[in-house]
Amino acid sequence: MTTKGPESEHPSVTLFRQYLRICTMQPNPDYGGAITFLEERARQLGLSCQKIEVVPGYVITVLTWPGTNPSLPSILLNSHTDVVPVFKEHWHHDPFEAFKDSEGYIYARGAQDMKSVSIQYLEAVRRLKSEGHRFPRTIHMTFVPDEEVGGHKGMELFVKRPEFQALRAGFALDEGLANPTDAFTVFYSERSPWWVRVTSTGKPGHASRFIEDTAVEKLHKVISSILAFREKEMQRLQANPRLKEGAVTSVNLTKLEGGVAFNVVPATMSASFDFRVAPDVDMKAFEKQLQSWCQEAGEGVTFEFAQKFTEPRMTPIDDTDPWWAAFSGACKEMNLTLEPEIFPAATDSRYIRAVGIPALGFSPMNRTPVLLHDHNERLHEAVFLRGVDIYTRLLSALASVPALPGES
Ligand SMILES: CSCC[C@H](NC(C)=O)C(=O)O
Ligand SMILES: [Zn+2]
Ligand SMILES: [Zn+2]
Repeated sequence: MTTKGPESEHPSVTLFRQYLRICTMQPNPDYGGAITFLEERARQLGLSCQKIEVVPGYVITVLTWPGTNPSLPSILLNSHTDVVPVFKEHWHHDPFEAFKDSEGYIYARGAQDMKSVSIQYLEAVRRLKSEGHRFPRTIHMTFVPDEEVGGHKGMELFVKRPEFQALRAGFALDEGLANPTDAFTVFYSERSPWWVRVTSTGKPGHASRFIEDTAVEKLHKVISSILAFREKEMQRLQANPRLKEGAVTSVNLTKLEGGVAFNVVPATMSASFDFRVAPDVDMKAFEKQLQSWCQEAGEGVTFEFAQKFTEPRMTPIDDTDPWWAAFSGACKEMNLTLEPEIFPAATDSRYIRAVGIPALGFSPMNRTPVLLHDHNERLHEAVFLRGVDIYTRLLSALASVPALPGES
């Protein structure tokens, strides 16, 4: 059914593969190529296209389909344009060729994360427009740079700009994750990334001697405290089947730096940790905990943050919430099973939620292994096309949510 030759390929799939071929890989994404592609989509769809440069070379592209009642807050459909690097030698096909195999799997960096979603938004809008639909609420599609390296030159700045305020977003959708089962995962919050570098200083000297108070000894103590905390959180997760990964705090030791020679005891050593702090954690208390782990290790042990988000928010997912009711109601009508979760990593949703806009993370890919950032990232064309159907229904429902109390 889906293994047609190129002449009979569904045009939405062809468009998806075209977008995948634009190499927007960090650290040198071809943002210009992506913007040209999006401008052409806007022209073909008859949508306005705004470009907002938040930092030189970092442009947010916004395509807008005006609603019939523009005084109502809008629906924001966000996706990022950059993708993560690849280890090319581990791929069965060139990651920027968008090769489709005989079964219909499309191999490409960004196939799941998240160029599929960008094209699904565009194709759902195209379908609704071509069928003559109009909805009360305006739909804005934002295509943002820099997400894969933290969004600091993308969404983090954009939400503070007057152009963002002018969109008057009432509700947002952004990326989620694939689900290998028949169900679809939807994310209502996320853990906060805290990237912490602990630096330890101590006495140097000849490595044949029993030197006291070395940088390494003290760093070892901090590492032990942090890994003991890691073990406790892992046990807590494993002991409670109702808890999902995003509900506990994780940490991994990801870098060890220091030392100059085998026989020289170094005066400085550092360890870098990637913490993902669960949204219900008291962040001030947690920072104090970090401080005490360092203090307990001895003199000369300090820490600094390379990434620290402290404003996690939960988007309501009870049936009394009109956005959730519209989203989950449309899913119910399509017989989709939803599994609400806390996103274990970080997305641009955190910046959107932090300025008070409810946001859900949703990438409609069921029966699909989670392959974001992995070798041979791929998506089946049938799953991709079903995603277009799903967004078509979701957008109709969300853009038709009647005025809420306080909205005009
Ligand atoms: C912390 S900024 C980097 C963002 C990246 N997002 C994903 C989804 O992998 C991460 O969580 O590592
Ligand atoms: Zn992503
Ligand atoms: Zn990613």
